[in-house]
Amino acid sequence: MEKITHISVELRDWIVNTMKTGASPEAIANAMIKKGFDPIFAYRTLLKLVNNTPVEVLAREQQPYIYEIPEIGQKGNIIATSDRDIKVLMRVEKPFILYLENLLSEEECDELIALSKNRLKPSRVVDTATGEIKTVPGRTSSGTYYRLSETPLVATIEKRIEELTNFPIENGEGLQVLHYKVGEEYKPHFDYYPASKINENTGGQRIATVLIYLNDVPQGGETIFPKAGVSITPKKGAAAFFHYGNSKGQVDRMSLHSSIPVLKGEKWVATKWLRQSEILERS
Ligand SMILES: O=C(O)CCC(=O)C(=O)O
Ligand SMILES: [Fe+2]
Repeated sequence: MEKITHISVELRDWIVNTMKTGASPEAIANAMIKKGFDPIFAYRTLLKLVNNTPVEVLAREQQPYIYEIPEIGQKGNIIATSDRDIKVLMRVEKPFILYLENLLSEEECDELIALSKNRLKPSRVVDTATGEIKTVPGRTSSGTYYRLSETPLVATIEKRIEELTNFPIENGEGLQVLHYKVGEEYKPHFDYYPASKINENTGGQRIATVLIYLNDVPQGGETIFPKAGVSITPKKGAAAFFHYGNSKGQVDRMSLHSSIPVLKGEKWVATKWLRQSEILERS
């Protein structure tokens, strides 16, 4: 894992206060190294603080995201679940993305589309700045949500995602199915919530997404990650897993993504958003 080479205002103030209580700089440096700080950086910083020399601090939002490989990323190229093997087709490190083949069978895709067809509503989004849920012109698709294990197929998909990712079913939001017609798109956005909207009772932050493609799209409709220059072509039954939240509470701005307009045919996807912890209160 990459070592940390910057400190926040909060950490600097904490170090200064802790030294005032008589703690040795060496003990503090060792604690920092244990937490993942670069040893030379930790000692230099401590030395500066002991000598009252100013140290550079980064605001929380400016700190580089520390990548932590999620468990799914440590399972190799063929991931066994109780009813199928799922192959990794592509892996991107920053942001962390896995493109997976065969998450759903063709029949399961068709069944989920058929189930969803007569319950579509215009899609709404979470405003990353305010946390408000609203309809916006940038998201022209329509969609529907399922309660946890609402149908046997939904329950099967949830169990499979749990086995694949090691995220417990309870950390998952209800499955969302989206439909895009020609010209419809989902403008660049982050899936995570603004810090002010994170609630422990609803599982904390969203930290990963499983995006399942339910049909082959003849032209357009790719999911793109513009900061990384990655474009994922929809393939029936395949899924993109992406991970953008770490154990330090940071979120990865490289995970910005969009669904570009469908040019020919239509596009169906199912999205499973995964939270840090169990969702205790469900709406
Ligand atoms: O349809 C896509 O490719 C992207 C969907 C998406 O970003 C989402 O549901 O959060
Ligand atoms: Fe998204």
